[in-house]
Amino acid sequence: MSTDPTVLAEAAAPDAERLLADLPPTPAVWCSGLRKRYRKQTAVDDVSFTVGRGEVLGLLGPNGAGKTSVIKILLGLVRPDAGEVLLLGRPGTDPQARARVGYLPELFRYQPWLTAAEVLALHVRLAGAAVPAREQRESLALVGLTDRAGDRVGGFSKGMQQRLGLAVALVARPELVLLDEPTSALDPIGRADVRDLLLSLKERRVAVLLNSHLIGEVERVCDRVVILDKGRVAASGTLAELLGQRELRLRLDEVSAEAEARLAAAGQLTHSGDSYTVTLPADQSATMVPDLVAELVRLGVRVHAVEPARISLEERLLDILRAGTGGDR
Ligand SMILES: Nc1ncnc2c1ncn2[C@@H]1O[C@H](COP(=O)(O)OP(=O)(O)OP(=O)(O)O)[C@@H](O)[C@H]1O
Repeated sequence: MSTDPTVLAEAAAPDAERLLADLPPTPAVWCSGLRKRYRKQTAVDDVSFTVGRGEVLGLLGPNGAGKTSVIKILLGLVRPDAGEVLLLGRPGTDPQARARVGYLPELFRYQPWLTAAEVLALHVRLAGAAVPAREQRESLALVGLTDRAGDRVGGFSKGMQQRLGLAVALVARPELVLLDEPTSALDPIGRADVRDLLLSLKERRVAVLLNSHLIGEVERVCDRVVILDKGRVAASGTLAELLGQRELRLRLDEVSAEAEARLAAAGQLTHSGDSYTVTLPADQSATMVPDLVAELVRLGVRVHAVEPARISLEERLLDILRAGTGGDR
């Protein structure tokens, strides 16, 4: 057997490749310990999270929470004071990673003298991608701009510019897209189009990081959510984890002390007049509600109404932000 190191290295290479191929894919986004201060202003304070391949992650938080700053740090547009970023398994600054990332900025303005088709062609060249003209036209069709392809963008409405921005973010076949408020200027139909677009990206296993104040939209399309407040991660998790608690709203009378104790044993209880609300735990069993109702009836309670309700993401977000520590930003 040869002891020549180059021969050994060559023999080991296929094994190493096989080992690497067997490893789970690196996340689309991995960031750890991100920090950014602007003078006395802390914009981002020890932020860490990941976005899996094909996952849609919603970044939520009030104005000034640090969402855009985080997105810009991920893209290398803002230099963090601390922290590390990997995009698609490579350092965020690596051009090979950046070429596979699409980005829709929150605020942008394209060269007003170019047509929509020219803007798209320019960005294809900037990305160094070989996207045939037919596919570029398809990207414009995807955002409903087929009829405006030859028009100069200087004459576009805000919503049309945002649609074009989306086409630019998607045209070079990215594996990861970062969308900073993609629907802020869109009409309800445009918002629904973007929702469908996000779902089709998810089907194609494209990872998406979505910053949006439209919480209903985030709730419909996102697999996971990171909530930022004052630059820090205030909460994160899947929608099931964040919204796991259900409320049970009941209208009851003739509630004895024993029946009230039974209600309180089911979960946190509040009541006003004949309306009772029980916040049920996330790990409740499937028969918990019928069992509770049967027992209330056995205890002589008259049950007028039983209405299970899931806490909305908006309610949950407000709870988390109100429970925050407060203080100056
Ligand atoms: N270039 C900058 N110079 C100085 N301060 C900045 C700069 N960019 C951001 N900040 C500050 O950092 C904080 C976070 O801003 P950022 O834009 O990241 O928040 P956001 O969550 O995206 O807000 P919004 O929802 O309003 O877009 C704010 O207090 C903002 O004033």
